Amino acid sequence: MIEKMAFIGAGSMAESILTGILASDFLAKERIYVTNKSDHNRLAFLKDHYAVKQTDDTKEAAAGADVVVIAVKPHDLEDAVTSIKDCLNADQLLISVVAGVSTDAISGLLDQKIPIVRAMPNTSSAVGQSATAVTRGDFAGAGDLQTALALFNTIGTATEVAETSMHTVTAISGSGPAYVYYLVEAMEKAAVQTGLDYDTAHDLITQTIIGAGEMLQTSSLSPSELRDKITSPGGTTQAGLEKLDDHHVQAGVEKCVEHARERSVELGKKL
Ligand SMILES: NC(=O)C1=CN([C@@H]2O[C@H](COP(=O)(O)OP(=O)(O)OC[C@H]3O[C@@H](n4cnc5c(N)ncnc54)[C@H](O)[C@@H]3O)[C@@H](O)[C@H]2O)C=CC1
Ligand SMILES: O=C(O)[C@@H]1CCC=N1
Repeated sequence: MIEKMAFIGAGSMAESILTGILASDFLAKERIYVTNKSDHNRLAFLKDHYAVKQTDDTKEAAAGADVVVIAVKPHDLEDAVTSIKDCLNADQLLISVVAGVSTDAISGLLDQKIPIVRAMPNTSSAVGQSATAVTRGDFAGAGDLQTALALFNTIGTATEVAETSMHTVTAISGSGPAYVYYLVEAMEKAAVQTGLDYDTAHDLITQTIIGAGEMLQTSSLSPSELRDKITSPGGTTQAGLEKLDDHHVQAGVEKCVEHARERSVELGKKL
């Protein structure tokens, strides 16, 4: 049973996870502490909106917490972990959502064998729809993994992967929502340019993506087969897809994922 949970770093990702956890009743708000480097307004905002506990002192947040979630940018990780390491013990579980950084690298910042689970959620956790991948470090046991899976299952799906796959996961499902929003921005722009009002375009495109997502989830057909079913010979879809091919969009998306993955590797090396 989790009696206390602390977020070290209270930015977008922490808020998304927090929103999902509170909506799911996984943990009562008074059991959750948030802390930040220096942004008091941010902490006040989170306290006002979610009624969680806030403190400027990372040690106070982490001390005695059953689960400590590290949600700072990779370049702030060393400071954040160093600031709490004296008040951690091996009964606590450290969950890092930091892109790129391995569980070994985090262990290297600690003086004790603290269980670490590395996780890659996405911001759809705010609506309980994250696709989260988790992997456990050397000192984390099966129970620690179960705790992390239970936590992330409250904010969407949670799947264990080998740590070697975490860079790829980061590139597809961590960053993935941004690629979808990018596509939506372009579709909305084109619709508005040809006279459709923004709200109608937004609603139609949003429902189209939700519907396509559900098809991907429930249909036995592959993405390519699903696409074929929409593409009448000589029809509108074929005309649209021809333009995507002319602009090498599929190759561009492959490059996008490859580049995001490489960046994840680089972020990990910087520590
Ligand atoms: N935003 C996203 O979609 C996702 C982000 N992540 C990872 O989550 C982590 C956080 O990302 P965001 O929330 O987007 O960043 P953010 O910039 O919104 O939040 C980071 C927060 O950490 C705080 N912070 C910095 N140093 C600190 C310290 N020493 N002690 C306590 N707090 C400190 C900052 O004040 C800031 O509020 C990153 O490592 C990122 O790779 C993972 C999955 C998805
Ligand atoms: O852009 C980033 O570095 C983080 C990791 C995955 C999503 N956002």
